[in-house]
Amino acid sequence: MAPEFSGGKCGYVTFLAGNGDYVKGVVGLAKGLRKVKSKYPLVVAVLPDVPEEHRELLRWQGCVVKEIEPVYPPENQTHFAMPYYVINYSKLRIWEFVEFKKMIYLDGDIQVMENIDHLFQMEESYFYAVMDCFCEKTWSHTAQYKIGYCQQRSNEVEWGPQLGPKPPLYFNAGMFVYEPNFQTYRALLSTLNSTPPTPFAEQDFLNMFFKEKYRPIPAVYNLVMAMLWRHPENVDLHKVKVVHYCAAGSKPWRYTGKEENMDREDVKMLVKKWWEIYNDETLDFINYKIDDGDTDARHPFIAALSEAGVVHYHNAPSAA
Ligand SMILES: O=c1ccn([C@@H]2O[C@H](COP(=O)(O)OP(=O)(O)O)[C@@H](O)[C@H]2O)c(=O)[nH]1
Ligand SMILES: OC[C@H]1O[C@H](O[C@@H]2[C@@H](O)[C@H](O)[C@@H](O)[C@H](O)[C@@H]2O)[C@H](O)[C@@H](O)[C@H]1O
Repeated sequence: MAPEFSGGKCGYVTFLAGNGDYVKGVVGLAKGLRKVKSKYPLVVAVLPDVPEEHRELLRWQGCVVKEIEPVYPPENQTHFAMPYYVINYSKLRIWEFVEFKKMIYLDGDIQVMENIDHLFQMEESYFYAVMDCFCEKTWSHTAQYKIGYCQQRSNEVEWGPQLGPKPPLYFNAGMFVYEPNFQTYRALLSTLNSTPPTPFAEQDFLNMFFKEKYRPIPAVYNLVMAMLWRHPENVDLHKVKVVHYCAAGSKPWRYTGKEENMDREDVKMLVKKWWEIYNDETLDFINYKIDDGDTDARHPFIAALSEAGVVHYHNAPSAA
């Protein structure tokens, strides 16, 4: 029986690459975590191509910005992964953040609608994440898509023996609870060197690597948007705590409503909720009043920031 969580520094972490508009996603995430009164800091692992003004904006929003080096899969094999996803292998660097005992990784296109700090108390030494769905066209390269099999409704379409072993439970890598650890980090990178990339890049790789340690957690912790139209029977929007804007056209900061399914009322409501948080100036770090009046460095959030040398800006840097 794995021990209960034995305590230690916890934090949220996200990943930011490029000089584009994903920085808006991370600003929204930082404000969302404040809105739900999370006790823990948000670390942003940035690639070298993230410009200083975006880093400054994130510090001004109370984030701890840590630069990481890119991680590339084996030489001249990247064409096996969908090109867009190759950069996501760099997420593996977050296992190096060993000053933290336990972290919750959240993609920049995720919003936290209810406090999920309790997830840090789960049993140690497992890898927790929400099961993905195989029904979107992005899965059309797979055997499961071709026969209409999805782990979200495995009793409907049988995985026949002629297809070989049934795929193990497969998680979406946009949100997971993990424990930074140098040994694991070194094993990840050395295993990656001998693992040809696959279409879903680091998500496929992490599913393979953590196959034995993976423990599914309820879908309320990572609503993969396609679930709304692919498996509505598995979704109760009133109970959803984390929304993952991963469906094509659902990134709130780029939303036009023109792509397939984007004109749905539930999608419009979730995009509107994201914007309400993003535009709420009371959630800007500089305006944020900590409820318990604990405004000195004892508050873990403030403590983490002062530890990381985050200074408060009196006038906001240029918004993204
Ligand atoms: O240009 C990019 C593309 C991706 N990302 C980061 O990588 C994550 C995963 O990419 P994406 O959200 O596009 O994948 P999806 O979940 O939509 O498949 C994003 O949430 C961001 O945190 C980024 O920072 N810049
Ligand atoms: O690099 C692979 C990516 O794989 C995942 O995104 C996919 C996956 O969820 C599919 O199941 C969906 O169909 C698709 O829309 C979505 O983009 C992660 O969310 C992302 O962080 C990243 O790991």
